[in-house]
Amino acid sequence: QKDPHWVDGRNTIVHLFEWKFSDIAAECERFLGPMGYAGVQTSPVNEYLALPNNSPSRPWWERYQPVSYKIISRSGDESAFADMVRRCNNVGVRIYVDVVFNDMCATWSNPVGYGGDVPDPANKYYPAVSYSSENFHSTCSVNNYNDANNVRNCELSGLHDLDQSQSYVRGKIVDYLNTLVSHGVAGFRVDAAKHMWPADLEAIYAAVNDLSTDFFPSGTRPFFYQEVIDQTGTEAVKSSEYTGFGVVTEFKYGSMLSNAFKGNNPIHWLVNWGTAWGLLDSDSALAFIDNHDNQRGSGGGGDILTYKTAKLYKMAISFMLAWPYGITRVMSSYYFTNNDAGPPADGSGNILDVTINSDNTCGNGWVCEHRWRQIYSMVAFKNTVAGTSVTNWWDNGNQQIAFGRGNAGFIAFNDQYNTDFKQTLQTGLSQGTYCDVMSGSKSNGACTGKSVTVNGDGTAYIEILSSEDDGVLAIHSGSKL
Ligand SMILES: O=C(/C=C/c1ccc(O)c(O)c1)N[C@@H](Cc1ccc(O)cc1)C(=O)NCCCOc1c(-c2ccc(O)c(O)c2)oc2cc(O)cc(O)c2c1=O
Ligand SMILES: [Ca+2]
Repeated sequence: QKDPHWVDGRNTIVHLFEWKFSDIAAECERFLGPMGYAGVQTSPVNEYLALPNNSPSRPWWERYQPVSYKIISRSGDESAFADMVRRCNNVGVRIYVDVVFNDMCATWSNPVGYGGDVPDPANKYYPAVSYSSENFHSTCSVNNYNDANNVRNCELSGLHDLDQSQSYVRGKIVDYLNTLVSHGVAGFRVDAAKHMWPADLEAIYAAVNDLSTDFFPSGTRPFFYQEVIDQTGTEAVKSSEYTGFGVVTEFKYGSMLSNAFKGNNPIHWLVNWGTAWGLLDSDSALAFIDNHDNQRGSGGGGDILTYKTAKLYKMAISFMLAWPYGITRVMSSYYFTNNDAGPPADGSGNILDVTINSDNTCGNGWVCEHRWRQIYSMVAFKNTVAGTSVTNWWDNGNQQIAFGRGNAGFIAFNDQYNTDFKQTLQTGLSQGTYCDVMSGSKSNGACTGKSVTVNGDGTAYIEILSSEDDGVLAIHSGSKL
């Protein structure tokens, strides 16, 4: 079902890609809870094929080569996982696990699972589940995205493809999901959902237990959001096949917004951003700018904005969090140049701790986009304006726009090259002085960055010089002096 079960007043999921469970738990308590984040998406928690001899060693996608459903990975073991889920729930932050059950690992030489289990992928035998060859589709390759049968019943990148129509296979998957539910998770990100039949997925989801009453009311159904990479809408498999029983990742969202803020499509066209652009209906959409896959240029994502183009990326993220559409998710990355490189690790392959610097940024190679002031400030903005609609839209017919959210918030964007934004606009806000939460914040009764004076009639002078660090100005009732 489609309700993420966020605790009141919270929004936005952060994907703490490749983080260890101990670091996630600490981050929930010291940052995500206090700053109003709603949930964390983890990397896959199940045992996978360790690939130390790959070049580069331990690539990120080794965690998408399942060996068993044992909760053991470089992020930690089952007890560390359980501790994290409890500690995050206790501060109002939900946990969503990235689950990989379209397939099991491909055939590699000397296959050894991270937890020590030894599969025999060449013969489609995975004793630690167990699965054997009759539980898999034939060894055809996914190579024709215009053929729905090929996409579902063949092997993606050589990964041996499970037959989820079998009750035995469904049973193993449901047992795994129920184990995660028993620890208190709120739901799941279903990897490669496009490569599984909707009817099989619907049956699997329905068989999963209600969420744990340790953290949820009795009878609460797990939240499912499904990875369906449908960039162009021209493939045989359609996102709409999956929206009847879960939410779907809307890949058009990030590519179209990236395209707009990069200036290829003037942002004044965003006045009707949403289903008018061919996007899924808001309640069925997982909205994001970049994810672990397309920030590396794969998954057909084209050139998506990422942390590597910080100013435009923050503008796109700000627009996503200001606009009332979808279930929003932000990416939290580690620095990389090699698209296959795994997370920061020591000489023995252990993932490095997330260290926190005195200025609240992260060290040890972690980008921590979710800790960037402009991003966490927009999470607070989104919390503050919840339930309001877009008001007072203004644009200059090109690449400067502004709009309000009810009488709770107002935001302006200057994406126009070498042109200052200097306008007196209707904000919809009550009279007073507001701190711009992009250039600074409200602290000790003063603004550390720009401030905006809203007049009695709701108008205000809005200025964003093209020379400024950020092309956005945002104020809301929470940043009013
Ligand atoms: O680059 C990768 C991994 C990518 C990847 C991993 C997880 C994801 O959720 C994802 O979207 C992509 N994998 C590398 C390396 C690799 C991995 C496995 C393997 O058997 C051989 C090589 C790679 O070059 N893969 C081929 C191109 C990427 O094709 C993959 C897709 C994929 C890409 C675009 C699509 O439109 C699509 O429908 C699916 O999904 C995966 C899901 C997985 O669970 C595991 C995978 O290996 C993959 C996956 O290889
Ligand atoms: Ca499949």
